[in-house]
Amino acid sequence: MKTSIATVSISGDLREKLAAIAAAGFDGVEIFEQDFLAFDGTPAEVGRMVRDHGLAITLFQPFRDFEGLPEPQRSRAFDRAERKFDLMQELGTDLMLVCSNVSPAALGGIDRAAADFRELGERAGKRGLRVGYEALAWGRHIGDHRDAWEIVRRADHPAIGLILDSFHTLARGIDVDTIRAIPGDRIFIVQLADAPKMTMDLLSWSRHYRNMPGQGDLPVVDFMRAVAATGYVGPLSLEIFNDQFRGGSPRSIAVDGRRSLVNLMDQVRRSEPAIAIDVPAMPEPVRVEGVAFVEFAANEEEAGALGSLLMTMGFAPHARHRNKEVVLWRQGTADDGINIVINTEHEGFAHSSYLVHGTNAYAFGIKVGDADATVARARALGAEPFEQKHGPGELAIPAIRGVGGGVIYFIDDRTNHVWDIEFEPLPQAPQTGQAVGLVGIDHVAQTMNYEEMLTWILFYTAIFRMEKSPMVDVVDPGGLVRSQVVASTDGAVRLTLNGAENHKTLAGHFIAESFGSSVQHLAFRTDDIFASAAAMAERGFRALEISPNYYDDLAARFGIQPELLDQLRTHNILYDRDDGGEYFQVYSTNYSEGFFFEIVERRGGYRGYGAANAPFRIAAQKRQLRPPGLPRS
Ligand SMILES: O=C(O)c1ccc(O)c(O)c1
Ligand SMILES: [Mg+2]
Repeated sequence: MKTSIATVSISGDLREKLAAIAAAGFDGVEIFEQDFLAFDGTPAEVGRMVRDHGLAITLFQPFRDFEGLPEPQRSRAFDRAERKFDLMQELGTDLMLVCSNVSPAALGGIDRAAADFRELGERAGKRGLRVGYEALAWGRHIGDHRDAWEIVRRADHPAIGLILDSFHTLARGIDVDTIRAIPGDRIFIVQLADAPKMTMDLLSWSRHYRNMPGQGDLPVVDFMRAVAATGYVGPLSLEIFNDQFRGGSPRSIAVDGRRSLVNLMDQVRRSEPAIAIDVPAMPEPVRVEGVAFVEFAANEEEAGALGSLLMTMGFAPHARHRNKEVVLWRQGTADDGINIVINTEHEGFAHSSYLVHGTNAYAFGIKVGDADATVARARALGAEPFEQKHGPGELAIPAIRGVGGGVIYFIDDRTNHVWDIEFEPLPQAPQTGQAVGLVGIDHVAQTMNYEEMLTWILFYTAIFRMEKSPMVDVVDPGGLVRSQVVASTDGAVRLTLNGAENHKTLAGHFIAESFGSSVQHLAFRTDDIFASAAAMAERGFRALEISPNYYDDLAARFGIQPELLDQLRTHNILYDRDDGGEYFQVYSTNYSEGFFFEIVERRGGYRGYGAANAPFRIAAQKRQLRPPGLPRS
């Protein structure tokens, strides 16, 4: 599999783009004419720079408004093409993209266009060059790959071929199986892009909102399966016009791009077993079975405060690490309980994380069938493995780096006895640590800058068998926060990703104060929210106080019985309902700079996360964070 990416897809000047593209492991680049024009070196220098990075130039593009013109524009278009051929030869590439004509002067006519391409093919062929024709979804007469293919077919010249671009085909909803009738050797290059579903004109959608395969909502896998069926074995080239990527980090966008292609072809191989697909072998997408533990890094003092808060939620210190300053807090049983680890070591990764971010949930463990296979898949997809030296008798638990440089551990049958092996039980103190009926981790919420969200959505959905849900807007008085969930279909692992657009939101404040993306809240599940809330109150739990106005509105919205409403109000419980069932939520007050806990009960098949309640929760949290009259310095 040869991978390529258009220079427009990445931010920076040409030098930065090429360095990032090469570092991410691509084989080639499409040189976008704009990037070349803005650069102050000669075409030969650009060509050398590309090759010095170990890259090939897979394509020069775009050449616009060529086919089907009347004279004298027609002759001028050929003259323009000859000058671009000169440039291509200096650059050192043999393939040019002609996109379908959008000019009002274009006359149309399949045979007229075919004749133009035959002549262009003659001229290109003499120089050893090739030309590919791409239907822009908004082309004046040609906006469908089937019509572009008919022109290429009738041009009947070896130097003229077809260029497919998943966006143009999928944005117009064209049946991808029509691609299966095209001979693979007549497809000169395949461009790939995804996009979120939106209603807007095709041109604006394409020029501003494309994203990497797997980041959007288009069936790019189906498109690529059809391409693979043609026998096409040429480069797979990302062409992503995205306003956010233009201002993003060149390195991380390039890494995302390469990951998206490897994941795409892995999916194609698994769904088209009869077709040979040239993609590195890797374990299948990993089934996640639950959150095994969440680990905090803290200093002793803050660990004490965190422990006190955990006690009010029914947790008890359960065991101490044999060699390290690490304590396991637990509620429930070894097999079925919730494990919270507090690490106050003065060296190692947790300590570094504490020094950078303050007390934070820097790591969590996911239960999987085979931890080594999980890391193998993650590595094949460009994830960074995490290793730390471990003492005698300690288990090597496979891990990778995740959001904000945090760690994701993988626990399988080989390591799930880590608590018995590395920890010694603590004497139980029954008066402090009685369970309050929390039975599991419902979700882990990670907060990040909005620009990072697509990176992590792709990360999780490529490595794991997890699906992404539609993005929802959460209104914070300080701005919008976008929230998107990745979860296994059985709900065993649910991660909510929150993207902050500024630092005036609670999420943004958290990122600023904790110096980066991190876990911002943990939601525990109960089967009886009222019993849990009452038991927690008895243990001194202070629930986040919700405005009385919220409950008046709730009564109006859902027609809730007064007795139930009273109970909700008494315990500061938020309520939501969907087609499947009901949802109850109660929040802790903020811990430190905006970290908090949530207790939830799902009744029936409720699938959401109470997004409708988020503005009221956030307003209450902000009241706590910045009491009126006491502005933070
Ligand atoms: O938006 C455009 O003009 C444009 C140009 C070249 C392409 O390959 C393409 O897909 C779109
Ligand atoms: Mg294109």
